[in-house]
Amino acid sequence: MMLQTAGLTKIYGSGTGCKNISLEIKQGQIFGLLGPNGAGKSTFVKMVIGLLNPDSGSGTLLGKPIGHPESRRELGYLPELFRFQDWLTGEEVLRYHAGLSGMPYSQARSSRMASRMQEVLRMTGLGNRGSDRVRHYSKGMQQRLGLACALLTDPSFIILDEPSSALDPIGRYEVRQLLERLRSEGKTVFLNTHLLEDVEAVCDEVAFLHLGQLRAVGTMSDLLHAGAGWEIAVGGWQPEMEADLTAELLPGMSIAVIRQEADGSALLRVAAQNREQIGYLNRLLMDEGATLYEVKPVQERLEEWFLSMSGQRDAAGEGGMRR
Ligand SMILES: Nc1ncnc2c1ncn2[C@@H]1O[C@H](COP(=O)(O)OP(=O)(O)OP(=O)(O)O)[C@@H](O)[C@H]1O
Repeated sequence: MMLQTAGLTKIYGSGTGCKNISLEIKQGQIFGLLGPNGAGKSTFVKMVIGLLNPDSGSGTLLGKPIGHPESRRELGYLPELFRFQDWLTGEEVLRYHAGLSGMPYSQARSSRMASRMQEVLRMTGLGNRGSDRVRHYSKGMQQRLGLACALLTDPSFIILDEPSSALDPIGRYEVRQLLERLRSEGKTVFLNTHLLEDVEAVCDEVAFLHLGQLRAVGTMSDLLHAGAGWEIAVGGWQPEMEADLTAELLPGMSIAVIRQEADGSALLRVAAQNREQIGYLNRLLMDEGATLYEVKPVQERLEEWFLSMSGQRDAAGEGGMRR
């Protein structure tokens, strides 16, 4: 296990923060941490990297207690709010970060480090800009430089707090490709982001924080399918069958007719807890004299899931944001 936390808690004076977070992140995963503004995501990340002492709970990173110098050596971190010394060049910022990582001065100045610097500049799309001063970088280029700093020491665990917030769509696409490349090299990436399309595209597992608490954790398909339904196409459908079937449904099941054609075919939307309940419904349909044509699971979109987990789905549906 790359990262393991047990009951990690930090409560600020205001009573907010994050409470009792227990997570496990496997090696070689891209793990996404989701949640609305103020949910406690950055607080959790700061505890994991040792910037904030937990009030209670514990965690291990690469088998060492979080915050331990040994575990920090294997950690790359891009903070949400990045600012660099704008009088330095990109290469000088990288060299400075090499020094900050604790490596000896001679190693930070070595030709090996110089070629690693060029490699991370290339990986982040800054290949020909390393000798320019940061003050001449756009915001997106500064974020790319932050990513280069996070990757410089070739860490095995990379925490990226909103890595694409300043990037245009091409930049976001490039970052997604970079994350996939890191995963293919066996690195573990912890992604803290509001960009749901990024999460949907690359994350193997996600966790959802709300009001400082862990509300859900799992693979994308598990989370998106829980609470979703099935679309069932049938033939020989009669309008009275809806009431007959509803009377026979098991707890947790519901049925609604989406479309009905003159030739007796119909499309039903069915909520069910598991596949066995769909099998049960098939028997009911046969008893009624209808024929099952097709059963298709309907997966919830991540955005819908995010809104429902945040208690915002109704407000969004009405075209407004809840305060
Ligand atoms: N240093 C602090 N002192 C007091 N309260 C804080 C401090 N840092 C964060 N908080 C509060 O803790 C809660 C969680 O904040 P945090 O920054 O961890 O959320 P987040 O999920 O990262 O939010 P965002 O998505 O907006 O970055 C918020 O209510 C915030 O106001």
